[in-house]
Amino acid sequence: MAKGIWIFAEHRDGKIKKVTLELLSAGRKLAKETGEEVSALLFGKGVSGLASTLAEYGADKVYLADDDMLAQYTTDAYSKALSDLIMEKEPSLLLIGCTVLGRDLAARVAQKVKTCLMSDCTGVELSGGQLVFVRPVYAGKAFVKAVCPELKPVMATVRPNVLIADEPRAGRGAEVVNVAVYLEKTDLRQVIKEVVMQISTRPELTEANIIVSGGRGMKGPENYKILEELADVLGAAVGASRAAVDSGWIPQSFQVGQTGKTVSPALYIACGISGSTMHLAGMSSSKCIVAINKDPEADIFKVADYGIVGDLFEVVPLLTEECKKLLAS
Ligand SMILES: Cc1cc2nc3c(=O)[nH]c(=O)nc-3n(C[C@H](O)[C@H](O)[C@H](O)COP(=O)(O)OP(=O)(O)OC[C@H]3O[C@@H](n4cnc5c(N)ncnc54)[C@H](O)[C@@H]3O)c2cc1C
Repeated sequence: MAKGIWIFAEHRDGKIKKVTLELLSAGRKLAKETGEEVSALLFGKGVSGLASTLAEYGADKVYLADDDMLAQYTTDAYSKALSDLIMEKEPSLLLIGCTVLGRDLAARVAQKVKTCLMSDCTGVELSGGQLVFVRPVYAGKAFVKAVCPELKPVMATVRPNVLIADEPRAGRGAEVVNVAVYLEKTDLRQVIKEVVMQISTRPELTEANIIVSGGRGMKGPENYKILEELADVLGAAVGASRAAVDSGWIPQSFQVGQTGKTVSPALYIACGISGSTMHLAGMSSSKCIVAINKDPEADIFKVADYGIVGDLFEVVPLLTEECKKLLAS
């Protein structure tokens, strides 16, 4: 019988990503009710040192797959290693962060192990003994609650920042189980030759607590500096609409929306963004939305908690100055 709650551990630059910690806490809450073990799946090369963090955040067991071929994420290597492990151990649930990597991996693994995938969830709960997944639909205008009663494991990707990570318990241990990896060079269709990192002191977009985002209303790439100034005062990440990206004002990695990143920060400040369905699909689960737009009829005001009707080139610098004063006092 399928048993065990699994969390795929995403990490970068020697640090476990926040979404993994959030999922471990969610896994622990479910385990209280089901009596199952919570296991973290740690894949990579030379990453065993991260097992202690996973234990402190709630993993009872860490499946460690340490292999040269897992040094960099590739769809082929990770999806094969993960599906082999699922078929051997038969967990009942597998949660993966709804990140760029997680979305890619989860779909491929679900197909390989022939199970269902609840994608882009904002909640996982147990109700009447059944796992229920909450998913936003129609760009966040409604939510569905879905169950997958037949297939195992049930797989789900969960948005970063929607669940809360519990405080770590220092010194909490976990059993580390080394996983044999059966990968041949012929299994891999891509080889990563080089990873070029963008250097930024700002938080990563999908993990940021505050995002200051700009759209076509920014009028040009040179004007993003007023958003960056506000972002730096608030410790925020900078985002963009696709219109700004397509205009070549800002790289695609900053795009929020259906074909960009999905974000759920505590505060999303939308500047010169009209609020198209495609943009809302990526940010409507933000806890507080502030819109700055000179058109009082703009759709963004329908989802905004606070709206400022005005010219962003006047409002944003004022906001930056006021925030500076507030934070200094
Ligand atoms: C398949 C597909 C996928 C897509 N995926 C995405 C996606 O992932 N993300 C995304 O964002 N879009 C996406 N889009 C595009 C989407 O449909 C919209 O075209 C886009 O979101 C519009 O961007 P915008 O709001 O910046 O621009 P606009 O709709 O042009 O809005 C600009 C806004 O700026 C305001 N403005 C102008 N000047 C000022 C000023 N000085 N002060 C204040 N306000 C001002 C205007 O009133 C207006 O409301 C997708 C489209 C398709 C077809």
